[in-house]
Amino acid sequence: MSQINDVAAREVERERVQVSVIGELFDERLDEAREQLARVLASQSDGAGEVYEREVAAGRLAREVRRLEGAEDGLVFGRIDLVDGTVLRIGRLGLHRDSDELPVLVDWRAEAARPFYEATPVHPMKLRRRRHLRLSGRTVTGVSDELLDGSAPTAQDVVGDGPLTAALQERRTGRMGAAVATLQAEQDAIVRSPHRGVTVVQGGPGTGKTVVALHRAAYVLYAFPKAAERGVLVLGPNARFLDYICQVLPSLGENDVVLATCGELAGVVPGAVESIEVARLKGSAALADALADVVRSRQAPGGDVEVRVGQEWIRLHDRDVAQAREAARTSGLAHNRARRMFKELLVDTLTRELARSSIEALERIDAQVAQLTGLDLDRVAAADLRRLGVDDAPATGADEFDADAVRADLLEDALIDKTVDDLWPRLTPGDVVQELLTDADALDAYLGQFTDDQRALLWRTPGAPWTDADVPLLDEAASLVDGPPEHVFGHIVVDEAQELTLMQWRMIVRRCPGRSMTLVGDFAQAGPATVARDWKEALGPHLGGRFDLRTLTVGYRTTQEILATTEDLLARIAPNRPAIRSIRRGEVPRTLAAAPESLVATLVRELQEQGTAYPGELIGVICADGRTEQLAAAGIERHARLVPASQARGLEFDAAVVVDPDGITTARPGGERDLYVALTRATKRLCTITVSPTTEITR
Ligand SMILES: Nc1ncnc2c1ncn2[C@@H]1O[C@H](COP(=O)(O)OP(=O)(O)OP(=O)(O)O)[C@@H](O)[C@H]1O
Repeated sequence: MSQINDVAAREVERERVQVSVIGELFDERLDEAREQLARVLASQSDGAGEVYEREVAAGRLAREVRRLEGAEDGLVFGRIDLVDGTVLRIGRLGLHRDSDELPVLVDWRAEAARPFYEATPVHPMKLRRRRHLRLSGRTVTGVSDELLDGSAPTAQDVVGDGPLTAALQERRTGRMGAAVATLQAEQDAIVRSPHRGVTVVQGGPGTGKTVVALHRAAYVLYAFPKAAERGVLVLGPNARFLDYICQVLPSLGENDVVLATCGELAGVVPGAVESIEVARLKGSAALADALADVVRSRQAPGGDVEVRVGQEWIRLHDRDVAQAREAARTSGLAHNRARRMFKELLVDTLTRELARSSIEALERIDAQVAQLTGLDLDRVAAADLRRLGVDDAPATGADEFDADAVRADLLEDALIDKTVDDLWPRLTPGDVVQELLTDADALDAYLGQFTDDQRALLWRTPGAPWTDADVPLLDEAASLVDGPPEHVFGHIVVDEAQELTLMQWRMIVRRCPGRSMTLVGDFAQAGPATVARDWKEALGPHLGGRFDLRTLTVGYRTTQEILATTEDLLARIAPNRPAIRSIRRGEVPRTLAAAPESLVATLVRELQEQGTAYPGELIGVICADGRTEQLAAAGIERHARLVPASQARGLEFDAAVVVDPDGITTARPGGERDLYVALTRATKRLCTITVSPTTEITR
């Protein structure tokens, strides 16, 4: 035993020396970046060009400083020894010295680091040994080795508990940490996949879908420069979830990834909630067609048009207006942009009409003069010109009409603009959505496939605040009236992707012209607004079958004991889903019963007892949304994180107390799936408190 300890201590000491060398190089790089930034900020710049260049340089350097600072913690975590004797150290970023052939530190995303994650004794990938380093700050505190080539351990090998076990035993902090040191082979294969299109990752709760999604985002930034240039977006279901994951990418040295919810993406702050039935209806793709119909209905609906030009009224024929309308519609431009084209075509027609009427008027005058005086005015004018020595033919009415000048005047004419406004009004996204949803006739006309009851549900009071389900409708309307979103991304990661409605998918796909996405989720955890039952149904309308589907099978969060208690529930909500294999063991979950009036006391006692027995652990209390207020008022948040079941997706705690499971099940449609989510949040202990008026409290 002491011999093993001696070997370990000696190897730790050796690694300390190497890690401190790497640390020195890291400090040099950080100091250099900070100094350069300070120099650029202090420099004087003359003229707009120089100011711009200075700002660009300062931005780049500030990003570099943040990248280095973010990766400092746990900078080095691994080492691989190849059978040919080459040694590479793996870390959160790469470090090179010009004088050395091999990198001092290999970025975990580099191809050279792949064997660190994927080598197995069956496929050793030319490795003899894989070593994990445990660090406290910059000091190496432990090493553990795996021998992969079948060779026997030598006096330099420290074969012991894997680092994954240590990582999983750590207390939860309420914020997810990077798993870069312990990514498992099936996860790494997805993170590092060369597939640039859409990758879908499915798997039960705790199989590391979020871990994979976030590390994939970091990998894309590293390995796909074109996508990285356009930026990466991580989309999550709500602000609570984004807060939970917000530290992972900065700790991988990536600070420029945008984290957002759908509402943030569309720039809309919902001010009201609505029923699940309404949210579901609004998620249907039929709404996209209906909104497009509303916009079309505002584009020169038909009939002749009288236009006032100066003191004259000019009649434009239905067919001319229709021609302008069709040309503008088929231009591929969004409504407000196509308005200009429509106006120009209309003005062209008007100009022609004016030319024609002015020629007619002149000819009429000529004819009247000839009738009254017997003079042919054109001939008289020609004779006058010849006398004056001017040979040119006299101007006809058509020559006198300056079409370009008239056209330019008409384009600026306020009355014409007013006419165009009536025919092709400028629209806002809000106008379009309101027009559909606040007008029963519009609902009847454009959503004929819905029942009367469904249309009645969709009707909203004019001016009522927007809801979550309105966000993708507003976004759809924005794309119809103003065109595609200005800000698009090179790669989009969607977590809890099973939650998205068809309308939400449309808003995401719109922002990813390259169709490069990582989508992770689990339909057994789908919320009530989800109507699709699998990826084909959810993605088919937008991506066809063009996605690479991967499945994660190993659970890293929920213990085997907890998963066992959810088997019946899972069989009901997802009959064909194979159970996942968890690598965690723990206590058998407990159930308490409380009468309604003693629920709070039972819960507080349970939390106090857990707090005493396991100080410092993070406990989550999960209840039906409608019960949150009661529990918050009782001061539950002094002991635990209080989470409404609708917002528990993706979160994780050391221990979970699920309050009134029946209440969660019946609170909203698909409540059994909410309960499944709630029961699978704990890494160590689960306690369920049932509420029943007739049950005596049992302990
Ligand atoms: N390779 C790994 N190394 C260390 N920890 C890991 C690894 N993979 C997953 N975990 C941990 O397992 C837990 C569950 O991971 P994660 O949240 O990514 O699962 P999930 O599949 O997204 O879960 P859910 O379906 O509930 O959203 C997290 O604490 C995560 O850090």
